Amino acid sequence: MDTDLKSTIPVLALDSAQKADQHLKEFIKDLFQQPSIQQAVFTFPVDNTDPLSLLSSVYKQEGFCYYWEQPSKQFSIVAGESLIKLSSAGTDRFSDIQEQQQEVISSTATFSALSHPCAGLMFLGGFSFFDEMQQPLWDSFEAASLVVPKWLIVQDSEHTLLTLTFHLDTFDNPDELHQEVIRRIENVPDKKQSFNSENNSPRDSEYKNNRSFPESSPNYKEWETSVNRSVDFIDEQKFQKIVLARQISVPYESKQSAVRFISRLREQYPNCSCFLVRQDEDHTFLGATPEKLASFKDGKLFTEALAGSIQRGQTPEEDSALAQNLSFSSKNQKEHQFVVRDIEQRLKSLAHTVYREEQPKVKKLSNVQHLYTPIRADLKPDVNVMSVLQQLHPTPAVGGYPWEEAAPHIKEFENFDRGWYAGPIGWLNGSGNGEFAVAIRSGLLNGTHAHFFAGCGIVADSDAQSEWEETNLKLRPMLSAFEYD
Ligand SMILES: C=C(O[C@H]1C=CC=C(C(=O)O)[C@@H]1O)C(=O)O
Repeated sequence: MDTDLKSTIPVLALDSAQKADQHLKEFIKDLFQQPSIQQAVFTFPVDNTDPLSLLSSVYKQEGFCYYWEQPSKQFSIVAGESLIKLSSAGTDRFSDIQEQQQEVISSTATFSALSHPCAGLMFLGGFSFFDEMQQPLWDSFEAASLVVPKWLIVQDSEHTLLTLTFHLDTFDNPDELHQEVIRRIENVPDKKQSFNSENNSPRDSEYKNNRSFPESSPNYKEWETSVNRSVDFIDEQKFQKIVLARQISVPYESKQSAVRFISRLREQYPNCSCFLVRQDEDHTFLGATPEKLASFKDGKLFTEALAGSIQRGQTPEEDSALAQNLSFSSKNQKEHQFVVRDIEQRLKSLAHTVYREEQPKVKKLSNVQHLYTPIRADLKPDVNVMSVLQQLHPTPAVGGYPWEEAAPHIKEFENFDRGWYAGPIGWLNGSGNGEFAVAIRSGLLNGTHAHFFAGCGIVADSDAQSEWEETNLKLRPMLSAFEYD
């Protein structure tokens, strides 16, 4: 294998279109003389777009599409058409994906017209909550899957980049590939206008308190039994915390409503990571999550503990009184500290140093406020992204503490498959930078129904009725974004 070609990412200071094209032609010509190179990636600056307008036109087509947006950070990725799919299942799924990823990286050459952390190869996707998927509901989602798309547009506050990826063996000669690259650049859809759905106007945001909730799995009786039994297990010191979740299902018809749904969540949750992954026409997973699992930047890891919740107040005074209650609630502090301690513990083998603040802050979302502790670590040099995800997932914010003791009871108490709910979801570039969120506040559209998920942490002094209400609080925004259709 020619290591020179792999390791040299030509970052060009392009001063004219003609010179740029010359560089491109030479790069492509070289590619065809390197038998070990199987894929080529090309990144070019393009005009800015509204990611949701782009998503809405991609969503009309068939097959894989991906959307990730952090509105307050002005960061987004929209991608379509799967070129390479890495997938795995079972206890080794993270290391398996890591190996497959390395193979792709070492057989790919990259041309980038500017130096940017998101130029070049990108892997997009996620992981299920448990190592294996159980039920047909999640057909076409795998326990681990990362896709290299045929095209993607990534955008931050300064740049909009188009990245195209090709298998070389689909072209007979360099000229054919060159023409295809140029054709694709010229055909980038012009989507500057903000996504504007007529049905997107602000509504009286909450799923009305007086409306009855759709049927839940488990139902209230079953929930009460599970929470009470969990508290008994905690008293018996079987485990100290367990996160139990619910699934509610509502009928769903319109193909395009997924984009309007995301658009409403984006409006309501600008500080969250909004995401959508469509595997095929009948399977779309989407949501807006406040919880980061891990972001990676040049050997630094940024993660957080997010656990402990209370509703928002109707007035600023009531809101800060509730925030105070949350901060001084020993039940919520306990629930939160399991997460902080466990993350710190798990990072020990992976990082030189771990930093965090002493006291949790309060993170306010439009429907709920949470206790929140940001955590930063300097990773050891040989530690890769997948081993960090494997170590961190699932944190006790969505799993339990200790995890091994709590895990079988989640399966016992929840009569549905979590699928990708509460699993890691995100993106990664070829040099190991990227971000994965915890896919909570999420739902699955499977052609006939929308299934929404929400959970909450059960500790020694939890009460079934208030935990039920907390999950209602988390489900309401999704229902209200959805009922508009
Ligand atoms: C498991 C969920 O939330 C977690 C994240 C924040 C606060 C939580 C809580 O207070 O219970 C949960 O740990 C969910 O929203 O489905």
